[in-house]
Formats: sequence, C-alpha cells, structure tokens
Amino acid sequence: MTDVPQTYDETGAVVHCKLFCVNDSQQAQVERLQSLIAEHTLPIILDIEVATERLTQKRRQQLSQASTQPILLLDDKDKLSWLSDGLSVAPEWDKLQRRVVSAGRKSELLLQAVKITSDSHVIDATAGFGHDSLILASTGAQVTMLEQQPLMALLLLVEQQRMSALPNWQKLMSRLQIINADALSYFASLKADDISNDGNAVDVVYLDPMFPEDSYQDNKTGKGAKVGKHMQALHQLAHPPTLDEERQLLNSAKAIVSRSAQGQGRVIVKRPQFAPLLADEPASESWHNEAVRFDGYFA
Ligand SMILES: C[S@@+](CC[C@H](N)C(=O)[O-])C[C@H]1O[C@@H](n2cnc3c(N)ncnc32)[C@H](O)[C@@H]1O
Repeated sequence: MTDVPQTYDETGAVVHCKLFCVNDSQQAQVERLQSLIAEHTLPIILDIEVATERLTQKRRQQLSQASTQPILLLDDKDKLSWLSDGLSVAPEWDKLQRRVVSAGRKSELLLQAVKITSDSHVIDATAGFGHDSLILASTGAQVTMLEQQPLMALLLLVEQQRMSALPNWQKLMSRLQIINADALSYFASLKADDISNDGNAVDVVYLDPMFPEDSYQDNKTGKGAKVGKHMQALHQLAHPPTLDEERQLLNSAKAIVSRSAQGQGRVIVKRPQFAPLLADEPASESWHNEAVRFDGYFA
C-alpha cells in the first residue's frame, strides 16, 4: 500500500494515478498524456509502471482491489482505459458511431427535449463519458462539456484527441470543448456580460447528475434500466448531489439559460424513469421511455 492521498473524495486534491503500460515503446503515448495533463492543468500525477505480466481479468481484479489509487491502463493498441473494480472502462466514442450518424428527434428522446439546431450552444454540465454530449453535438451544435473529476476529464480529452485523427469524426470533435470544472463554479465564473453577448449565449444547460444506485428501477415492479458498466464505474468516483446541491445546480443552470439570446433557453435534466424530480422541482414538460426521463425547465 502507498501513502498517497485518497482521491475518490471530490475534495479537489491532486489525483495520484497508477498508469500501467504494456511495453517500453509506449513512451510517445505517455508523453502525449502528460502534455494533455499540463495543457489543461489537470491535477493529476501519473505514477507510471510497465506491466511485467499479462493483465488477465483475474490480475486486473487483484490490481483494483490492492490499490488505493485509481488505475489507468494503456493497452497494446495505445487505448487508455480506467480500471474500476476489475472492469476496464473508456469513453469508446467509436462504438456510438451508428447512433450518432442516425441521431434525430425521432430516434433520440434527448434531442426531442433539447430542441437544438446547428446554431445552438449547449453546456453539458455533467459530461461523464461524454455519450450524451456526442448526441447533442450530432445536431451541429457547439457543446461545452464540464466534468468535475480530473480522471474522467483526462479520459474525455484523450478520446477527443484519438477521434480527431479520424476524418469522419473531425468536424464533430471540433464542436466539443472539454473543461475540468465543477458546474457550479463554472456557472459562477460566467460573467453576465459575456453570455448575454450573442456569440456566447447558452441555449441549453443539460444536467445528468449521479443518482443513488437503487433508483434506476421501480421498487415495486422492478421495471427500469439496468446499471451498465460505465455507470457502475462512475459510482466509484462520483456521488449523488444532496438536495441542497440539486437546488443550487438547477437554479444556477436556469439563471444561465434565462440570458439566452432568443429568450428560449431551457434546462434539461436526465433521470431514471422512476426517479424523483431534481430538487423536487416540477418540470415544465417531460419526455420518457421505458428507461429514462428528461425533465425540461423552460426559461
Ligand atoms: C451520470 S454521469 C453523466 C453521464 C453522461 N451523461 C454520459 O452520457 O456519459 C454524471 C457525471 O457528472 C459528473 N458531475 C457530477 N456533478 C458535477 C458537477 N457539479 N460539475 C461537473 N461535473 C459533475 C460526475 O463526475 C459524472 O462523471
């Protein structure tokens, strides 16, 4: 065991991460990671180790259990993933290609709720693995992605860099801006003058905060979404907001979109279908399917 600070507590402390590489020839890739960390001033220190044995599933499980530090893996294809509870997770945006290409208001409930066009500017204030951001950006809109966890922000930045090298993805990648920040601090930093200025107006703030692990399914019927491996992993790192934090998040998001240029700003909140309303606040309109619900608050 090491005595580096525990980093799962959202205190803003420097995150000491173990990075396992599979061979010595990955130096260039490690340097690219270090440059991203420096360029975006991510509070991450990489503790690099070359794996001397094959990282089988059993070995991954052991590593996760033995380490107090988050673990990153750079595989033989230079793909970066986060080892959480023995599971390797990464944004894997290429796997969403078909969904992104065919995304429209018919196929994506999220796009029915946000009602954006290619002129819109959206803030995805809880970016996570960035999957919803991709759907939002598929419309041609500009998407500012906020992610409070430095480790997640690093995974997103690495994925954006990787996907930007693929010609089919370049335009979409150029519409994403990834920022490692807490949404509340970021909203507070946006000056009223800046965002009422036409070019900077925010049309939609999208919120998909964590919710308790047991709120994905209806208690009585057992219906609802199963928790996927990406969400399972996120539960190791981030916690659901308190009621007070929910109120602050919703109110400051509403304040941001109320300055939208056309006066048509909206805050859209994603919830599991049976979860309570964010901050107990009744929505102006809701959209749902068998797994999720989007609650809209119109400015
Ligand atoms: C449920 S996940 C979002 C999943 C995301 N919609 C996706 O498509 O992958 C919530 C994410 O928001 C982040 N988060 C929660 N509260 C935040 C805040 N106040 N500011 C910025 N990020 C936040 C968490 O760290 C976590 O990564």
